[in-house]
Amino acid sequence: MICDPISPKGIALFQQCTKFNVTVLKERLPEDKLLPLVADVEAMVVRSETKITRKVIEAAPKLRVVGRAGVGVDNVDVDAATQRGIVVMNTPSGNTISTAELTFSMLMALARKIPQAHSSMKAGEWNRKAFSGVELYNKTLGILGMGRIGTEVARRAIAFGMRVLAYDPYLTLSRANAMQVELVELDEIYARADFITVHMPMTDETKGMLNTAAFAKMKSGVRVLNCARGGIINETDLYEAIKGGKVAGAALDVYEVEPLPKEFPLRDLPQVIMTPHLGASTDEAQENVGIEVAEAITDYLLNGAVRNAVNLPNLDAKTYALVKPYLALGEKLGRLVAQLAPKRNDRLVVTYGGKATEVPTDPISRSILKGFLESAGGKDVNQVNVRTMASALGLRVEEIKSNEETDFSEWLHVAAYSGEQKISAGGALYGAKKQPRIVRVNGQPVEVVPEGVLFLMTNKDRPGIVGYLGTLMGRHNVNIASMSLSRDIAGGHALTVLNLDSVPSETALEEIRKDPDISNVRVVKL
Ligand SMILES: NC(=O)c1ccc[n+]([C@@H]2O[C@H](COP(=O)([O-])OP(=O)(O)OC[C@H]3O[C@@H](n4cnc5c(N)ncnc54)[C@H](O)[C@@H]3O)[C@@H](O)[C@H]2O)c1
Ligand SMILES: O=C(O)[C@H](O)COP(=O)(O)O
Repeated sequence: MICDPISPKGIALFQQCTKFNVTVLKERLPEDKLLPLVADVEAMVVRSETKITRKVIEAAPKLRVVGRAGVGVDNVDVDAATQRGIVVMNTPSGNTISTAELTFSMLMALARKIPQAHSSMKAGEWNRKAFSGVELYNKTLGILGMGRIGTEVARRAIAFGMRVLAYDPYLTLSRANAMQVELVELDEIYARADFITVHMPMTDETKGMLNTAAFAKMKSGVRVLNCARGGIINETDLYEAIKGGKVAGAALDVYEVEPLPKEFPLRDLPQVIMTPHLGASTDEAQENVGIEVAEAITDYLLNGAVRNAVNLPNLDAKTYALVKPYLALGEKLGRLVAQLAPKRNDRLVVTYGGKATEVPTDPISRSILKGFLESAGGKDVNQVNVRTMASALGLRVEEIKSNEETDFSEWLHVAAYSGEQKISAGGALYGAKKQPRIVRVNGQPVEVVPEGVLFLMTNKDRPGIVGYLGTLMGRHNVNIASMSLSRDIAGGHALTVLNLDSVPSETALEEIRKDPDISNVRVVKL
């Protein structure tokens, strides 16, 4: 369901796929109108207008992905989506240039009062005195939020001969130096900047960041811009600061409430220039984000590939290739341990060893958790909601990077604890092809391909047991694909693991259990 207008090329990409049934809404629908339409919807596409609230998510039991054709996802209840395992994706860079260009246009329009002069001309006036402005050259621009858009604004400002100060708690000094901006504290920007532009996301920290207290620290005659998110500049405080003469002008593209309510005092101030959230409204940006969102959603629905998810860690293609074999192995280990362990576990300890310590481990832990929690959560469990689900179940997840020397160059180990009881399995990647193998079960060495049906049993190490098992399985028409045997000492305790081509019947298992030397007979499906 395409809820907000996206580019025709994006819509065409969806329609091209014969597996999709695409609905394009003709107008933006409020929550109450959307609710009755979403029962069968699996994917929703929005821009900044349609609100994907918790209620909408609850009314859409089949929803798997929300795609934002743009950056900000503040119109999507990401927490509600995450709890349900719904991937929320955005298109982070498709509208960067357009928004940076709008910001720069606003900067110039603000400095030269172009919109005000234009309105006066349209009204038939010729008033040269009222619209005298200031130059940008040699002025100081303060940029709060030096991400994609902030960086592009900085480049344009430097080209215009401005000094650029940047405040961004997450920006490194070397990156700031490379961009030729001066990385300073917030108060220094307030004290030195002639223009201040904000380019951060809306967070608890940035909400209302430019308020009366902040304006008080600024230079008199400062001009401020917000092409990021409404509310980063407190609108009431801005009104007062302009009325009081502290702030000489403001350029706004975004607002605390959108669309703007009829009553909006800043509208009446001649020092304020405004656009209706146009940052991304260019042919180019819309084509970029429309195509990107269509490709990303299609790839997810058809192939399960996740890109630009805001509720999942993102991996670039190179890192993904490194992590991929561990994802598959991790999921199988999680599934194996879940089936061997009792249902109620209070702790899951995941240990990464050898080269596995060098790759991003969060996605691997999520895959392990997915395998582990599947039996509790069924098909609703995925990498998006596994951590939320684990904490809701009271399962503590501990992740350890180990430098212990083992026989394996890259390995994972998963241990589930239920009080004092521990069930564990270890896996490793073999050779250049990184073949996954289960290499430990409850500490016992094995070598098992983590695929299909596994039969596990502990037995006394005695002659004839392999023959007994083989004959019995054959009699019950179950083919053994491979076998792994290990024992502590000759004649001691042994662990036998078989890869089977089918699940043995209960009668077969009962017969096996009759042998007094055999115990802990289990069948698991990977
Ligand atoms: N007007 C529009 O139509 C339009 C279009 C695109 C994006 N946007 C908005 O512009 C903003 C920036 O987008 P972007 O693509 O550059 O995002 P980005 O994630 O690339 O950059 C945001 C930057 O803000 C920084 N930041 C976070 N918290 C901060 C804080 N407390 N103080 C200072 N810096 C902080 C981050 O470190 C990051 O570098 C977002 O709010 C986005 O929603 C608006
Ligand atoms: O966050 C964004 O990408 C911008 O606010 C653009 O919003 P829009 O897609 O509604 O133009």
